[in-house]
Amino acid sequence: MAEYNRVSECVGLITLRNPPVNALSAAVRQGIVDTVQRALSDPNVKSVVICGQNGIFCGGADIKEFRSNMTGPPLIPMIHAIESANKPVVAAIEGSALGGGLELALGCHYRIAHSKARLGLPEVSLGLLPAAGGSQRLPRLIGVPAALNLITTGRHVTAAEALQLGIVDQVTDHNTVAAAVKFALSVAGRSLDPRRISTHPCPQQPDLDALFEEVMQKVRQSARGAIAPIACVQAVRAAATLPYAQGMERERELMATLFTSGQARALQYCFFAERAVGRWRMPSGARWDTSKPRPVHKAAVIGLGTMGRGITVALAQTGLSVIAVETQEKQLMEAKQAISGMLERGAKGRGVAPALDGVIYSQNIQAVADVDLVIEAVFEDIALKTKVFQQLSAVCKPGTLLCTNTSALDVDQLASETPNPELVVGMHFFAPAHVMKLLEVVYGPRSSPQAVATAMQLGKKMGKASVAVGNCRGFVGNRMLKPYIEEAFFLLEEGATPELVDQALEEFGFPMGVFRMSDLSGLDVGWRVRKGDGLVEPGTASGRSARIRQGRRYSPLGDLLCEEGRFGQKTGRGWYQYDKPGSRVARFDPWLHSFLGAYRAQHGLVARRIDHQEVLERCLYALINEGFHILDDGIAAGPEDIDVIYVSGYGWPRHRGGPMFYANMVGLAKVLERLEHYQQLHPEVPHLQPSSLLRRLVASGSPPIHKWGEAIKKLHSQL
Ligand SMILES: CCC/C=C/C(=O)SCCNC(=O)CCNC(=O)[C@H](O)C(C)(C)COP(=O)([O-])OP(=O)([O-])OC[C@H]1O[C@@H](n2cnc3c(N)ncnc32)[C@H](O)[C@@H]1OP(=O)([O-])[O-]
Repeated sequence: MAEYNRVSECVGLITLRNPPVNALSAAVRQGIVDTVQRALSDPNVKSVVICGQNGIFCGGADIKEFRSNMTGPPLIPMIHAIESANKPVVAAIEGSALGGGLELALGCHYRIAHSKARLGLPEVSLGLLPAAGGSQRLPRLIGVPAALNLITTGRHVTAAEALQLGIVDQVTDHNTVAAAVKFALSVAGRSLDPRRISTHPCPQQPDLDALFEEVMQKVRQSARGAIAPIACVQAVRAAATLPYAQGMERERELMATLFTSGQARALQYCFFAERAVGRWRMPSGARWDTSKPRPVHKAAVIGLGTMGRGITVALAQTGLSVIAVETQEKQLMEAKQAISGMLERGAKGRGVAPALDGVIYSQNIQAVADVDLVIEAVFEDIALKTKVFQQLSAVCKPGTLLCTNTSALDVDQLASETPNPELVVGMHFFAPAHVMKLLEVVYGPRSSPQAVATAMQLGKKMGKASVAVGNCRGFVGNRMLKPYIEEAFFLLEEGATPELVDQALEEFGFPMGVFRMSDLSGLDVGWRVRKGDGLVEPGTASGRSARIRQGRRYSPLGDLLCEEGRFGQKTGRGWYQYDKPGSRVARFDPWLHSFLGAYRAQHGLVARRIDHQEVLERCLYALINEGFHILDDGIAAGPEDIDVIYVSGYGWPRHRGGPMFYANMVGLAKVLERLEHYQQLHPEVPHLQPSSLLRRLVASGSPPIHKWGEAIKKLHSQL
């Protein structure tokens, strides 16, 4: 797991070998301990180089080991042995040096990086802190402010930034190992005392208390309840104020708390879930590893409203050539200007040239004749989309993949209107499409595995968390959102306020509660959908019957606000009031509160006291319950798919792992018991009726989440 060679006569070369990322597993750590010992005791060796095989230095500790009984030599003494060696040790960094990988490099006396390498301490994103001395060495090397930034955000820096910060000593465009060996030869015999970072004091920093107070405040705000960023600040504070040995003790204590926390489990689950969703499978048995994507060189976007513009930018930024079609000349010109602006701003942020020439604008749908893939992003209207699909089928070359960007329409119905339904899939982007991470790739019963594979690969190229899901009303994300929003409306009827509901959800970790979110996205969006579903009636009806529609409890509160022209931020009034239309600061609105009072009186409802716990249980368990229905229906292949959708597209706090992981943490029996409790109180609310899958999982002993897939298969085979 670590190979040893002597090169250039007197350099000991240690190569970490643990594909794919040379993670520091027990075997690798043992290999490092043995090979370092060998190099140091070999009188012919004057200096040592440590590198990783296959162009990657080291992806850090082996995250898979965290959940088992850890064996093998621990990292801290291993790194100390390197730092205190009496021969220079040089890290040759190619690819990535992350987490424990960078901590290992910080224990070396010198660091040489390839220009394309990335370095960072991303432990915070796994609910941990750099606890192999990283929180103590980095501030000593680059100063407290820069170390705080890197450690609390976990961001990766380029080799150029690492050089500027002083993390690496040299950057090369050529063979990194060769450069490191040459460097190692040049420093052989030099005094190593100044190169042992742990012996340095932290660089002086004026007004240290004020700095830490300011950073802690910022971190608390952005952490939304996550504990690791706060522990990271505390660890760096120890580096800045305590001698090294005491700082290490503090690092150890803080890590001990984090390591066994539920948040660390949730964040590490997210890490693996994000990778697991790439290994998609369909109920037909088609899978990621047996379905070959088609090459896509040229793509088209039809309809350049908000979504179409964002999608065009996301495609162009991958280097594809894109035909952007909008039939109205004025809209086309406006879209061109907006897209160019977005491309320029994006390129500036990434320090590259904008891909302006990659987009060709046209008013004519014939322009897409030779593209490999089209994404239709016209208005959300099935008749209009059907017409566009029929035109596309007539215009495009054979085999062109036809994708629809829709948040709710029936992908299968659209596919059935085309001569080649196997070429049709849904691509549900989230606004703004060039920024938001999530993409639901929606397959119908006739979508070919190749079409799904192509859309998934394109999503990955665009940097999206792409999740393949089955076709149903609202797909996964919006289908689960419906009961969540409905419960929030019911809570208002029963005595809650928008402020109370939002506060409970924001304290849980959502960036915005349901009502602030509704004001941001526009109340009219849901109103239009409910009208389409025949649920909206004039607001004069009163009594219980006005609140039962299509045989189930219904709250017309959102409709009544829309009838008043209160569409949210864009009209300056919604569930809250705003200084002016378009402004973002939500304020308490006395009108809304007297409206709620009058509404309750009109419908004979008596307000009662509702606490945060009830808000969380009713909103979140209703959403989770729908998630179980989705798993039972085979719309999502596993809980990871649902969780990635919620964490990357719906603001579910990452440190809580996603709704299905959260249910697993709370305990399935408890979720079931609370749903049954609320169902008894509200028998006219079908979404509180526990899903039969949840019941069956509880009856089978509530298996842990990584065993749900197996359990569901077994339960289905028994039906
Ligand atoms: C205790 C003292 C304190 C130290 C703490 C730490 O170091 S905490 C660690 C701090 N380090 C980090 O947080 C770095 C985490 N890693 C990364 O950020 C990226 O993997 C990458 C940038 C290294 C490579 O990106 P890329 O797009 O080229 O590749 P990819 O991302 O698709 O991964 C390929 C495969 O490798 C797997 N795997 C990856 N890393 C680890 C690991 N450390 N362990 C185990 N497995 C790991 C990954 O699951 C996947 O497996 P699959 O699905 O094929 O079975």
